[in-house]
Amino acid sequence: MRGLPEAVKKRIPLPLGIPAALAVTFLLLPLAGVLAHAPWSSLPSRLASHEVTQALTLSLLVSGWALLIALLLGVPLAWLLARTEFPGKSLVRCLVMLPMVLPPTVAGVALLQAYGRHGILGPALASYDITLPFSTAGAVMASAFVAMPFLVISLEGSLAGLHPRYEETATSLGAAPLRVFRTITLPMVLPGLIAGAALSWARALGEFGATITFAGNLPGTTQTLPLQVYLLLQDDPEGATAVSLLLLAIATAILISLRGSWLNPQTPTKTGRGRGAGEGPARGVKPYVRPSAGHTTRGPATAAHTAAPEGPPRPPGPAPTPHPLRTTVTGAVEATLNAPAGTTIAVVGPNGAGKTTLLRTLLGLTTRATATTLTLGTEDASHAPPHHRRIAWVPQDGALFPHLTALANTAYGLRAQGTPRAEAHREARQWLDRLGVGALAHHRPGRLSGGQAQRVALARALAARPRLLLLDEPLAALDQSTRTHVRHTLRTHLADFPGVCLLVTHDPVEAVSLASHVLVLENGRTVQYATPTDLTRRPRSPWVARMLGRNAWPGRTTADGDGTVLLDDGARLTTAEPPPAATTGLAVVPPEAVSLHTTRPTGSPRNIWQGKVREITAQGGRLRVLVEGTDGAPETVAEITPSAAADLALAEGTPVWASIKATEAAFIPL
Ligand SMILES: Nc1ncnc2c1ncn2[C@@H]1O[C@H](COP(=O)(O)OP(=O)(O)OP(=O)(O)O)[C@@H](O)[C@H]1O
Repeated sequence: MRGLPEAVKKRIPLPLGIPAALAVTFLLLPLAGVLAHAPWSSLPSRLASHEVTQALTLSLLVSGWALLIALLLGVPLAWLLARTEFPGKSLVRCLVMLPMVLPPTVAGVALLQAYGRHGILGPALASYDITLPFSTAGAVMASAFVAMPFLVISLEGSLAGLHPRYEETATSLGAAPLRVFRTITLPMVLPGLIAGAALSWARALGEFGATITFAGNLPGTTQTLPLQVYLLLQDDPEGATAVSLLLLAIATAILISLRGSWLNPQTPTKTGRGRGAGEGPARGVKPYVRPSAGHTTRGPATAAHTAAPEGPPRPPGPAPTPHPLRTTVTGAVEATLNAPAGTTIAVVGPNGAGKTTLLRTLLGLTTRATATTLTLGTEDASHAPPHHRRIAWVPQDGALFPHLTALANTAYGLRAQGTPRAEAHREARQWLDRLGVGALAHHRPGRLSGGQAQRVALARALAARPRLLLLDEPLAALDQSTRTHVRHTLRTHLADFPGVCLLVTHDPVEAVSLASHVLVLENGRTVQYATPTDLTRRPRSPWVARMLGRNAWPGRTTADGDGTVLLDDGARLTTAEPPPAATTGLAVVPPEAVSLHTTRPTGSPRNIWQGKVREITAQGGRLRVLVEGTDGAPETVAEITPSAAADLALAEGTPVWASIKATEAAFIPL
């Protein structure tokens, strides 16, 4: 009961406790009976007898072969069931489970009808002098038939629980499918595979009904231990109990070994806050960011300067070749990017906008959209398989391989691309040092903090010498202070990256501070592709404007071109610089340009709306006040000082007047 809260440990409700105790007794009594009636004094001689050792040897042989068949056929089947979609998949899964629910004698009859002398394949087999019924091979088949489902089901469960991002990340680092299976999939599902294999073997060892029906009870040929028990029971009950005790001991040994630590599921990483369907930290648009937050335009000039504080001056490995990116993506996502080497592009957009689909399309991991053109450097990679694209992907939680050390994780891409082990490790070590996590080289991901894991994930991606780097919300899973550190590390190392970097983010600070361009996606379409400065000055959708913390109201200018905008909400907004007449667009007002008053203001502001305070939140040293408009006035965000808020005695529900000078309101035609 380890791990349960104290209160739960102590209280066992009687209505549950009594039937549970009865269940335990029900299971225990027969076992106690075997122990009580076992012929202990003659046990050694009975178990050492020729008949028993012969049956035991045969049992081990038959169950061993059955396990081998189950492994050879069952592992690929489990993988297909867990990882692929094909017609009739549910039917195949039912078929796999059928032997588990079928009475074993029926399974034996079915085997006879398939492989017996008059069965479907019998005559064909007979023409090759192969007779399966009443042979050791038949006993193996009968055991494999009933035992394989245990392996398939256990392994399929483990594979289904293994998030594909580990395998996909390995692919993006250059590993071919077989290598991914051998180095990532298998080690990560090993506990499930071992458990399935052990159960499968135990089932084969205990198989009786199908064997006796299909293979008979021939001493030395098909008479395994369970069959011997059955035979002995008629003439020598003590002997049957002795052999039963042996089978019981074997089954118990298997169970005890299954309780070993290798049966416990792997702990991926401390930061294993993986994002499957619907998982992931709550996201939302961050409040206002000052447009003056500044952004980094990468390039040779800034690279040397920004790389200086950390690590050696140049990244390890040969001198990098610049890799510009040219791509057009169509389908579920439509985007065209033509970016010189050294560009970092932030990909932003509301939930479901298609950001992840865009990354997966470039990686070649989805068919929902296609990169109709994808040129990396001078090479056309539009039709290259994912592991040949040299596009490194860092998923949101880093997806470090939990069974490998930080060093082996970092060397993974180089090894997959054929670099000898010692050289790959030396280079990986340099990357880890460069990212300030060299001391953790021999730690497994489970022992790394969130920030450390992100650095290792970045080292692993960069060490693979990618031509395009895809970062999916690299800072989202980190707390505020770690985020600042890792952001700094990212900025430093992106400066040296010789390709293009696409960085998905929901955080406007990340977008404007790390990227030289921002791609805005909405409903799978590109809404804007601009520099952060342009984006802040001229947001082209209400979502972008709000992401940047601005008030944005869709509307249309009046026909007489006097600078009046009729907002869709019904209010009128006057702008100082008259926009084109009769044009649809977006009226944008920074929240610091909105003044709040408790009485109707007089004087210059030409836009005055009435409303009441709905929410007050802190933003840096200032307060953001959300005002719900009344009488058709739009919802407005104002940013004011705490002392101004105190002077006005603002609280939720306080009626206020919001005023905006015409000079502060801009109209962006769309
Ligand atoms: N495998 C899929 N099959 C069909 N539709 C999908 C699949 N994956 C995603 N979608 C849909 O495609 C759209 C874009 O999804 P995507 O995951 O690319 O958005 P996103 O911008 O990354 O969203 P988020 O910010 O929530 O991660 C959504 O409407 C989503 O429901």
